[in-house]
Amino acid sequence: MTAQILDGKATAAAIKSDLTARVAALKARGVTPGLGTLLVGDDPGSRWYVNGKHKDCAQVGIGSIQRELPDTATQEEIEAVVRELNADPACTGYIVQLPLPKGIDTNRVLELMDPAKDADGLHPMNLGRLVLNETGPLPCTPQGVVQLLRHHGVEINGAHVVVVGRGVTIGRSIPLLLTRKSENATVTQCHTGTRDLAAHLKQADIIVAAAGVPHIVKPEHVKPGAAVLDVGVSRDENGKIVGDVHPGVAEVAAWISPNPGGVGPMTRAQLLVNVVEAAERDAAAVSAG
Ligand SMILES: Nc1nc2c(c(=O)[nH]1)N[C@@H](CN(C=O)c1ccc(C(=O)N[C@@H](CCC(=O)O)C(=O)O)cc1)CN2
Repeated sequence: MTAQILDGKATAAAIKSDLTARVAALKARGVTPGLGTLLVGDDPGSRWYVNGKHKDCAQVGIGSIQRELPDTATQEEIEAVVRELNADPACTGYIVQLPLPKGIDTNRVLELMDPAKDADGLHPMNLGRLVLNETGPLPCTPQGVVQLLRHHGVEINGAHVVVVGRGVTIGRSIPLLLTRKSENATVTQCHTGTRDLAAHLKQADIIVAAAGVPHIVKPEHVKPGAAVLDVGVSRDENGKIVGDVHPGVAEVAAWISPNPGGVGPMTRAQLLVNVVEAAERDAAAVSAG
């Protein structure tokens, strides 16, 4: 068996095309959505991600507000920019690019954000809304995973999903999304404390690998016909991405997400969705007077 590709680039392009029309409709009503970003430090990877987000904005007609601080920035300096973005009327939603430099209290920064402007869905209020099944911005990579499966018609309803990883930006919220009634999956969350990872993986109809451990999911771990999503990003000595999924898995699985080209582009697309939905909520509130 050679797995079919869960094509994140093509799916993200379809989402962006839909958003372009929605942004044009908002502009016709006098509302221009704007994405703000705060980059602290000069990590080349983080800079690449931030630049990519602004390129995406330009493609669909969303405005850009780019803020940067050196890696010597203090907690207070970072929080001052967060307050400015909270108050900036041109900024519909914004993100603080993670990770922040060592010594910075990331949770304190995220908690200071206006939850209505949290384009990443990582503010505690929005994570709480997700738990309560209320409307709000959804965490970008987890929702990207769900959309990638939906777009390709992979059966989620009743499926047994095994998630590897429990990090706050990805692993922690994937079970919350997939166990909603709309998705209806059964989820097992594995992590570094899991006793027999191989036995869990072998049971899975869908595997979401978000451990950040190169090739932790191997062909012998995968049930023939499963869907496997590779969310892990590690780098080899030449800077090339090495995912959590061994390339041999493509010979066993029915579906596989490439890495790069799978969940990464979906993360970027979902960020734009969150900004446009926030602008649509603002526009509806203005119309309602
Ligand atoms: N505030 C946030 N910080 C971080 C997030 C996040 O969602 N919010 N996630 C990651 C980085 N990230 C977005 O910020 C991100 C990662 C990867 C991609 C992507 O498109 N990757 C490409 C490959 C790129 C490459 O070759 O290096 C792909 O998978 O095809 C986009 C966004 C951590 N920080």
